[in-house]
Amino acid sequence: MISIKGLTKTFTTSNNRITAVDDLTLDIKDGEIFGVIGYSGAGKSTFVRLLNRLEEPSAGQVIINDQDITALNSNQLRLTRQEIGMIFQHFNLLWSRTVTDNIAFPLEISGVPKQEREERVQELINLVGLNGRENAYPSQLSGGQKQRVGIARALANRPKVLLCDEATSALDPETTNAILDLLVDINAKLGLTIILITHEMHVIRKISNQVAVMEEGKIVEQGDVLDVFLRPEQPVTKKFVKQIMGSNGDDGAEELVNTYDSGKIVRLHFIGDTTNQALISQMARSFNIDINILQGKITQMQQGAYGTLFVQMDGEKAEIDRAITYITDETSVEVEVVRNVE
Ligand SMILES: Nc1ncnc2c1ncn2[C@@H]1O[C@H](COP(=O)(O)OP(=O)(O)OP(=O)(O)O)[C@@H](O)[C@H]1O
Repeated sequence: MISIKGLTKTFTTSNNRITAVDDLTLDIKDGEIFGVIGYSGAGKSTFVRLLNRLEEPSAGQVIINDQDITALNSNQLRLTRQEIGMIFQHFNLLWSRTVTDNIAFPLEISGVPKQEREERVQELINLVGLNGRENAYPSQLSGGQKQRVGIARALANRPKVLLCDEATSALDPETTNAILDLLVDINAKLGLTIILITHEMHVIRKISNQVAVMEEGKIVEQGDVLDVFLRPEQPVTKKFVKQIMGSNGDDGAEELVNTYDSGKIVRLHFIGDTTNQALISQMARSFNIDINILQGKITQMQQGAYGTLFVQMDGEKAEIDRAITYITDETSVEVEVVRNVE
C-alpha cells in the first residue's frame, strides 16, 4: 500500500513561487495500475518524482509498505529506491552501453555477482521480448525497443512499485499499445504496483483500474476508471473523457430521436461487464420487441466495454417495459428512457 499524505512541492524561482503539487492525499493499493492524468503543467511529473524523492517534498509524507520514504537518510533512500523502479518518456538509457549492459547496470550498482547478474538479465530480456537484440546499442533500437530496455532495467532489482513518467508519449500509437500490453502483462505476472502519469486518456482507458485527475497541483477527481468515465464531474475530466468518446455519444441524437413516432427511445450505458455485449440480440430473442440501434459509441477498456448506445424499442408497451425491467434488474447496463412515444 502506498499512502500519500499532504504531499506538497513548491518551487521558488527568482520572480515566482509555484505550488506544483498541492497537499495531495491519496492511497494506492498493492498490485493496482493507478493512472494519473492531467494537462501539461498540472504537476504530474513533479508528483511522480516525489514518490521516489527525485524531487524533495516541501511538505507531506509518502509511505510505501509502512516505510516513510520522506524520513529516510540518503543511504536508506538508495536501498529503498531499488524497490521503486522508474521508466521515462525519453528512456534515459546509457548510450554507450549495449542492451545487456544497460539492463545489468542497476544490478552492478547493487553489487549482484556476475553470474547471477547474467542470469537475471537473460530473464528480463525474455520478459520484455528483446531476444536477439542483446548486443545492440540504444541508437540501433526503435522507440518501442528502447522503452523495453527501460522497463527491463527498471525491473532488474525486483521492485514492488513501477513509476511510469509519460512512458508512451514519445511512441507511435501501435508501439504505445504494445508497451501498454507489456505493462499489463508485467503487472499480472509480477503483481507489482504500477503508477503511471499521462496526458492521454486512451492510456488510462487501456490499462488503469484506478485514475486520479490532476489540475493545478491538486487531484480534482478520483476513482475507479469506469465510474470516472461514466460520470465525469469536473470540467477537466469531461474533456479527457471526450478525448476518446468524442462527445458522450449523443451528438445529434435529439434530432434522430424526433424522427421516431412509436415505442420508447432509451439510452443504454455499458459499464464494463463484457457479459453484456450480446445484450441487443438477447433482448430481441427474449422479448417480443424490435430494437433499432440509432447511435452510439462503445469503447473497450481494461475492465470491459464502456459506452453509450441509443436504441428505439418498438412493440407492445407492456413488453417494452418488461424488457427495460429485465435490463435494469438482471444486467449491469444502465437504462435511461430518453423519450416515450406512446
Ligand atoms: N524545477 C522546477 N523549477 C520551477 N518550476 C518547476 C520545476 N519543475 C516544475 N515546475 C513547475 O511546476 C508546475 C508543474 O510541472 P510538472 O512538470 O510537474 O507538470 P506536468 O503535469 O508533468 O506537465 P508536463 O507534462 O508538461 O511536464 C509547472 O508550472 C512547472 O513549470
